Amino acid sequence: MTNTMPTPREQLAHQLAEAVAEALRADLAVQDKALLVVSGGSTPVPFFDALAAHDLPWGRIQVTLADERWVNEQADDSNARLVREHLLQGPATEATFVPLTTADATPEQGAAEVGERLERLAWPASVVILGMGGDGHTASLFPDSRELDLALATDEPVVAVRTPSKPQPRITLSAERLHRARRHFLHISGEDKRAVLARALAGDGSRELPIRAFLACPLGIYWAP
Ligand SMILES: O=C(O)[C@H](O)[C@@H](O)[C@H](O)[C@H](O)COP(=O)(O)O
Repeated sequence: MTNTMPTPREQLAHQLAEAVAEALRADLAVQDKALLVVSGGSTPVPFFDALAAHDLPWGRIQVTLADERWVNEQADDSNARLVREHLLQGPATEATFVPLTTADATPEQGAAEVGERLERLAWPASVVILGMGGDGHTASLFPDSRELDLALATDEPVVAVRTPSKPQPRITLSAERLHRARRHFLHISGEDKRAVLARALAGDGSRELPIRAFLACPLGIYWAP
């Protein structure tokens, strides 16, 4: 029987899961609840699968999203669906998941309710996991979105976002709310994103590359080829 070596991205996912599990354990040693904020997209899937297998006090852990597409939770591109299918499995089924959509037709109509829902969580978050797109966006802070300046400046917890580069309306945690965490990890992979990160690190201006809004706080960068 041949034991195939894990790929660099699988190894990275397990390393990130270990770091996040350790952070949650540390905070739960001194507080009743711990909040984990995760990103959607495709990169997090092996990380979700790895973290779900950790023996944590999941009943005391709250999970929410950094952003969401304004679609039904059963839709293929729902981040809530991704979390339910890959993270909230096994022992992690006991976690409290707080989605970012409502029954409203638009994120503009649902933003206030989502904001109230988020305010009840255990801020500051123990961990925020950020992803990044090839345009330097993170969460749904998109460089081509009319709402970017608002999302970078507001104290509101969430902002409804529309962007020409994505088909669905979105809702995103504001930069201020994403900063309200003890630890930030950036989880990316591939050469293209490495080059975008290098550009972000070499310059200033969050409007051009919104990931830059998170390069001033301590940021654990988890990257694999
Ligand atoms: O809703 C989303 O799509 C994510 O929250 C988004 O910010 C994601 O992290 C990046 O777009 C990277 O996505 P990939 O991991 O699929 O490249």
